[in-house]
Amino acid sequence: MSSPAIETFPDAAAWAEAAAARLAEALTEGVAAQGRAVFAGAGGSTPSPVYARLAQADLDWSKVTATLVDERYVPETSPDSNAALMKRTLLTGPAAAARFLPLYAPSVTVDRAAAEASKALATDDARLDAVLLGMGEDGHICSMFPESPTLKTLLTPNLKPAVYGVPPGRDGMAPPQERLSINLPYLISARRVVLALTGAKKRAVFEREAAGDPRIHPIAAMIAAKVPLEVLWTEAV
Ligand SMILES: O=C(O)C(O)[C@@H](O)[C@H](O)[C@H](O)COP(=O)(O)O
Repeated sequence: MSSPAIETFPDAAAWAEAAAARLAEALTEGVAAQGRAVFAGAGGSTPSPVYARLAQADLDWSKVTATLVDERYVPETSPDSNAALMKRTLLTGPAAAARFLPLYAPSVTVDRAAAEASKALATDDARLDAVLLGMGEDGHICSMFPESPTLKTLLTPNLKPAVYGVPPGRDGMAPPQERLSINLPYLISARRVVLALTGAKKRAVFEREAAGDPRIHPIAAMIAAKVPLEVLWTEAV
């Protein structure tokens, strides 16, 4: 299976602009085809400039549901909340008209919250139209962490699209706290998936991960499962 080409952009502005334009296009296509569209985005530091541009996109945001590809199991009042990040950076300006669907819920367990999020997403639309992913320097995307007991389940391609609870890593391994994550089938059935990368280190990690075992390396799993993946990179961090 061949890895998608890494598209290189001269600076952070051109990179963020291109990522936002592709995501906006996929949402517009979704609205045209289904009357509604679903966007799912990552947390972390990489997406903010993309969200800032996507928020200004000229599309019918009232027909868009925005959700997360993963979340820390914390309420929105926490500085670690991806929901709070997305509300602050994406759901402003024209994009404020979108509906937000959280993965976090104050349930008895993270697995129960994951089941509730799966149900809520499935009633909306099982298909994600536009997905923005980041990647950690350990090669994780969403909350698909190396050594995690949930990794193999999250990477199983022939399950139903679903959200899973992810336990904290043992012995100092990531993640430091409980998380929720969408699984690979959500990415396989997506209309368009943009992986936004910055810096020489992440480029090298991507190249290494793309050649890994798809059962335990999320990037290799996406390639093997033919996720409609576009990799946008810029040197500037
Ligand atoms: O909430 C999160 O942490 C994520 O969604 C995660 O998968 C993120 O995309 C990577 O950890 C990269 O994070 P950076 O963009 O901060 O390097």
